[in-house]
Amino acid sequence: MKTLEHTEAWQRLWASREAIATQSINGLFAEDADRFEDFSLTAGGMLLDYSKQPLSRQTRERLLELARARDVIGQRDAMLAGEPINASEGRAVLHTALRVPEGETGWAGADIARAVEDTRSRMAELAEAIRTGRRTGATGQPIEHVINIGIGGSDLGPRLVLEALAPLADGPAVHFVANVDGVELQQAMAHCDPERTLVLVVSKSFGTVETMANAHEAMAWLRRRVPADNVLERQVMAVTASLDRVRELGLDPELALPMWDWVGGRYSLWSAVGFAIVLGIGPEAFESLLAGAHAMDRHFAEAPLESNMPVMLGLVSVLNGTLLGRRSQAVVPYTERLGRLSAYLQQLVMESNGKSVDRSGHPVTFSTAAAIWGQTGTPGQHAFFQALHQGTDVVPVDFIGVARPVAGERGDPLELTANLFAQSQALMQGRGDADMAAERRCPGNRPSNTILLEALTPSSLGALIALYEHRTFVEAALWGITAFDQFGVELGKVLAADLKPLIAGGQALDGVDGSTAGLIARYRDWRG
Ligand SMILES: O=P(O)(O)OC[C@H]1O[C@](O)(CO)[C@@H](O)[C@@H]1O
Repeated sequence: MKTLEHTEAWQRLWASREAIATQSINGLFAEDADRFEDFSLTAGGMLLDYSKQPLSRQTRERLLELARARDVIGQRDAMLAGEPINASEGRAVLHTALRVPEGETGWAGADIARAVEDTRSRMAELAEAIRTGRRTGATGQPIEHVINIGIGGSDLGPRLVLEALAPLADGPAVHFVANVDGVELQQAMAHCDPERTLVLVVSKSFGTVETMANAHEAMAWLRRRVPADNVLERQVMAVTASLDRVRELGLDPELALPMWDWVGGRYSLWSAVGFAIVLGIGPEAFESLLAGAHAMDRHFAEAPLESNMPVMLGLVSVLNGTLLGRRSQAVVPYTERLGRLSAYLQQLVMESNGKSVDRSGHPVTFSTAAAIWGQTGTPGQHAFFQALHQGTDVVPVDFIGVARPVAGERGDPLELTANLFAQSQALMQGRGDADMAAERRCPGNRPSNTILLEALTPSSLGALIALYEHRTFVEAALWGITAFDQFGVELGKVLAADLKPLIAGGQALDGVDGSTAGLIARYRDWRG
């Protein structure tokens, strides 16, 4: 297949780059009374409005031509069928198989469906035994707290989901520990009665230094504070794809929940990595989360390109980032419940697509993943929105709103929603009376998408996360890169291991670069 920049579709887009960049979005609305209907899509309990993008019908047709030229459909089908599309690691990519409903085989075949179903039932049974108090801690106390120890994909997904769905929490309180600085672990331990606490060690590799260090610490705490020989057996559980390494931590692999090498860490909340979710909100709510994601999978698998939400979102993102050079994207959910979303998407998008070689190992000649950042509205409006409205860089925004507030939650939904819609309107319309002082003018013509959820439920949350997963896939398919490895993260880990003895000991720093040697020397000095 030709590379992106050699496809005619891309060359046509490139030739009209200037015109697209200066395309008046207001003008597009003036010309077309049906623009909103034509440039919005509904799926999975969500509306995507992408009418405030610099897309004429012709530009959209060219983007769709690009999707066809890059065989996004063929690449999607290869992923769903379990082909080893993570070529650099020789692995299939099957997070979609984790959400196939019980009793169905799904796209990836019966063996995978069976393995997934077995693990899902085991998770549900175990969670119910813990939630109802049938399975207790080592001294017979019910489990009231869970400490989830994991980092990256073994932390962010379950954390996002449990924060978003906190009103549904009816199980043990879940505390998340990712950083190795000790702060989160200490806070968690301070909140938990050790006899009533389950420690979940979640790590696909079971070799991540931060997770293993925190696990050792938490286990030592349990051993110190719980007067029972079998405390680790009763109160520590592992979730991992590396069952053979579980024993090294002194745990029984038989008691571990499995995951598989065909699930990437940042795509794993749907697997046993989400066990904390099942404990916190129950198996039924977890099933609804999976069902929502599956509905989005079906939509991605079946909807024609032009009405396919992840495809349109991916095309718009590539238009802004790669064609128009808009190197960052803000994500602004108008609910504190989704306050973790931008951190989650940072890993999903930037660890997946922060790549500079294509699948043949050749350097790409265009920009790949844009930086993702954001905060909730309205607080973000009082922080960085000034730059969105009047800064020199154009930052495309994804606004996320929720139509129906969660039952029992206070707050002013009208105020919130008015602000959400006003911000996207202001970015597009700008303000620029000729007699207005320059500092007061807003240039406008700044693009945004709005994703409106009918309600924030397990199902719509599942669909929202799956939407961004597939958007990330579509971008990678267009660029021709592998979205499922993360070799860039390795180097720092190797160097940290090399530096540890140098920092700790007093030996000479020969061979260490000047800056790092200077930092180590000052650190040793101040540390005393
Ligand atoms: O689940 P593990 O193996 O501990 O890895 C944690 C995270 O570390 C990474 O490998 C690199 O940051 C992520 O991809 C992964 O989610």
